[in-house]
Amino acid sequence: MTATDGRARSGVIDTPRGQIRTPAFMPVGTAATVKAMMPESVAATGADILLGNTYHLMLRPTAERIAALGGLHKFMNWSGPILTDSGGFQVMSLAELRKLTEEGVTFRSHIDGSRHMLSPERSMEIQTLLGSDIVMCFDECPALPADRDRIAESMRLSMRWAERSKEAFGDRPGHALFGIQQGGLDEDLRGESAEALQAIGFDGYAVGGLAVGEGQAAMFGCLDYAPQMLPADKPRYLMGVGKPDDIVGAVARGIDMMDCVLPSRSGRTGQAWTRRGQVNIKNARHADDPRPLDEHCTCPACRNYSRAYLHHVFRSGEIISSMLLTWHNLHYYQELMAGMRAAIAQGRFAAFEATFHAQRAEGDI
Ligand SMILES: CNc1nc2cc3c(=O)[nH]c(N)nc3c(CCc3ccccc3)c2[nH]1
Ligand SMILES: [Zn+2]
Repeated sequence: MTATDGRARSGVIDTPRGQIRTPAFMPVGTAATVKAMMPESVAATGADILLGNTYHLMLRPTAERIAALGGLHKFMNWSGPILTDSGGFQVMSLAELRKLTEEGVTFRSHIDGSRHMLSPERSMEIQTLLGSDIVMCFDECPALPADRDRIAESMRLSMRWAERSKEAFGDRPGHALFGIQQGGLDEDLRGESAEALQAIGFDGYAVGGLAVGEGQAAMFGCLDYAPQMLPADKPRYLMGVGKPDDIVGAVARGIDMMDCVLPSRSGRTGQAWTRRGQVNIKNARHADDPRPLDEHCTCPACRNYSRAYLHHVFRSGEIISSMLLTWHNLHYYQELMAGMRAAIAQGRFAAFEATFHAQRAEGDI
């Protein structure tokens, strides 16, 4: 940890495959690719680490095949750190015919209907086969809204699975295992989960169970207490977050790492994120606009193309449209992280946050 400013922290996570500057945003490379981006382009946006997905990769092309080909880094040509999720969250949101027991979860693939099983042990085996640098515990993320008993039962199952994950992970120098705090929006259950995870002991701790439809106010309410229940000297990862203003608010509340499909997914739907707010490039008002998306942005889309061009290639469904808008959005997200890292290091995070909000207009700019 290099600096703190209020509850915000800046620092560096050292891994055998390179350093991760925090606060960090981690682009999601679900099926061994950040969609519409070459790995060298992702690196050019400033990303230090990528995310992969156990659920998708176990179904296709399978973890065994990736291992036989030299592991995920070689397979997707990304030499930096990779974090993989444990698969439980994606099973609950994507798979069919799911059956949850103490042992784990059986399900049918959303791709071809084939039958599969995930458990803490199998999830650790898959993430080890992939060669990921940061492994996530196998957990259950309950859908909200849910009553307190359901949230409590689910959290306690996840804590038993965290124990089994740690056991199965074993002792792997140079590789990290992160525990995942659950407990919904209940402060007592979040505290029970944090204590259980610390008793087991992990290299980092995630705040799970959020960004599942609770809304920003409820999420921030939980982040007002949940991160500081976790060890201050280990990385804190908020899973699945989020829009730029979610990210700034999460960093202000002590979060070090975040991931979200938003910048890449919204890039493909014509949604550009800028310091002044969102540009909906499919809107006809951009058809004759010679200006760049964001005149201050140094990404290839903003340096070399007009809104009129981006509007045209989006409307005509050209592949370059996804490439340029995804690149811009990932670049903007990394600029936002770099701005926060500098602000924290210089003790001016509150001013950064105020300027961030003052610059943003509502609606399409
Ligand atoms: C969008 N909102 C969102 N909330 C989440 C909660 C959890 C949670 O409680 N447990 C786990 N294990 N994952 C979660 C994820 C997936 C994050 C991810 C996706 C892709 C690659 C790598 C990582 C979430 N995503
Ligand atoms: Zn740009």
